[in-house]
Amino acid sequence: MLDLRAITAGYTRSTPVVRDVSLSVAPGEAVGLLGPSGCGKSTLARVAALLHRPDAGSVVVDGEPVRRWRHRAPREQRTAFGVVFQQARLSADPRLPLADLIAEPLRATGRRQGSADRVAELAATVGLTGDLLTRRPHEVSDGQLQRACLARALVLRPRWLVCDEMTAMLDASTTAALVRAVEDYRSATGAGLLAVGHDRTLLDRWCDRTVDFTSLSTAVPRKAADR
Ligand SMILES: Nc1ncnc2c1ncn2[C@@H]1O[C@H](COP(=O)(O)OP(=O)(O)OP(=O)(O)O)[C@@H](O)[C@H]1O
Repeated sequence: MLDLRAITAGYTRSTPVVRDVSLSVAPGEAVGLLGPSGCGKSTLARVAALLHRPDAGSVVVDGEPVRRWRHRAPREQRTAFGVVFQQARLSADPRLPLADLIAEPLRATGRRQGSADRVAELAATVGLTGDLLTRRPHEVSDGQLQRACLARALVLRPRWLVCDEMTAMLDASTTAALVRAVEDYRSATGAGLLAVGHDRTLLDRWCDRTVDFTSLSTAVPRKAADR
């Protein structure tokens, strides 16, 4: 279970962007998270993926409370997550050919053995041909780079996937291919998914349930509290 309990988080203590929000994702479940722009979906997704420390509340992953965040989180917890962001170019090292970009988490965790086979297998899963694997990010399209970023997110076989607007910049056929790759991975492994997006039709089709960010908070609305 991925359990977010009464999370308050943001960028300054005095004005949190996420206030008292709770959300659970069961193993194997796909949950879509919708909400207006700027409401705090990405911030909550980053908390869920252990990339942003909340100011209050707790995150419990497979029964283990999270006590440390980002690079300080224990490797076992950190590597339980695969994360894909909207803007592939911001999350890809421009110096790395796509094959190395996909293999990055294997290198970072000292699991180089068999990495070429794993990269080839994942490239096929996400629909990247061999000629693209030797190119650097500036030599491929946004859709091709996002395919590589999804392959990178899957390379350590995470139990949880967090896809934050993964397909927002992409055309319909690339969107369909990436969603299919995520679903193939989930049906093979039983991984759970938190998918953040704007497109209710896509999320309803993709996920077991879709929740509205604004319905998740038990905090008193700020205007009423300030009165
Ligand atoms: N690094 C940051 N520093 C300061 N404020 C930030 C930072 N990142 C986001 N914010 C602010 O936090 C609020 C919530 O942002 P967040 O990205 O979580 O919203 P969102 O619901 O994902 O929006 P969108 O749908 O537009 O991506 C916004 O007001 C945003 O300006």
